[in-house]
Amino acid sequence: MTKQPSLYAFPTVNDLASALRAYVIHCQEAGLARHGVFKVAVSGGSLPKTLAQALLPPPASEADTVKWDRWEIFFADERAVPLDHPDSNYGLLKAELLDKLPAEAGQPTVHPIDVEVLDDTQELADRYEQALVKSFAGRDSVRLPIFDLLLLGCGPDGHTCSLFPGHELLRETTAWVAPIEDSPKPPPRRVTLTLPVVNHAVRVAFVATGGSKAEVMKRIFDADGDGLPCALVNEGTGERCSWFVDNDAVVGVGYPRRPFNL
Ligand SMILES: O=C(O)[C@H](O)[C@@H](O)[C@H](O)[C@H](O)COP(=O)(O)O
Repeated sequence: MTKQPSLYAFPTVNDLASALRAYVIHCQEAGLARHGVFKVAVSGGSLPKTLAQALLPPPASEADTVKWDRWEIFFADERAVPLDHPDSNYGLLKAELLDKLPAEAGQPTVHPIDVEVLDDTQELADRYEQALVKSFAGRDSVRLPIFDLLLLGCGPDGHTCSLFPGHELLRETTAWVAPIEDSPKPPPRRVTLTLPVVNHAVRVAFVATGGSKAEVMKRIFDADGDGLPCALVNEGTGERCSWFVDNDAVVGVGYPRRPFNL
């Protein structure tokens, strides 16, 4: 049982946000102890808003401090659009979170995609991979980068990052970052971390809220996962994976919830 992902369910998104903060800070401290920085990748969708709710409130104590100036933020997936485009995940994170950081908090290092090559998604993915190589070089054997934490969403179809059910990208074994030109969720042209990179992270946290997630949560947790991308991450990461959900997202899900503690 201990090798299974943890499912933490909360009555409200507010409760979820408090627990998520404690979890992220725990991962931050582990990353800082390991190598002096905290390397994290984030998704788009509803996640940046929840993350802001979790991380923007002032610290309740020294131990509750988000050390923004030690954070290195990457994007788990990104759309091939300019950074100020309404579809940009960078733009979303900036609007929801980065622009709201108090000046005295210190600023994180953020790694957006290289918008010089938006017309060529393979080149866009290659350049993002190079940014990862540069950042992770010297720390790992660099066969695969080891993120301290990935903060991911789960689509109603079971996708995560821009890894979609049944897509050939799920079979990628060597690339760290891959292009996709036919994303079923618009916009179609994107880049994404690959499954081996996701599964190699020290910790992975999914955040899923709302009743629209309940059907897919049953398939991920109670059935055999149906090969859904989120289920493949559960299988690949086991106890390193935690799900932060509200009760609406797990109506009818039989998989045991854990009481939240670190
Ligand atoms: O760029 C994207 O499209 C997102 O990164 C995507 O992978 C998202 O995380 C899921 O679709 C869940 O989105 P919601 O949290 O909005 O349901």
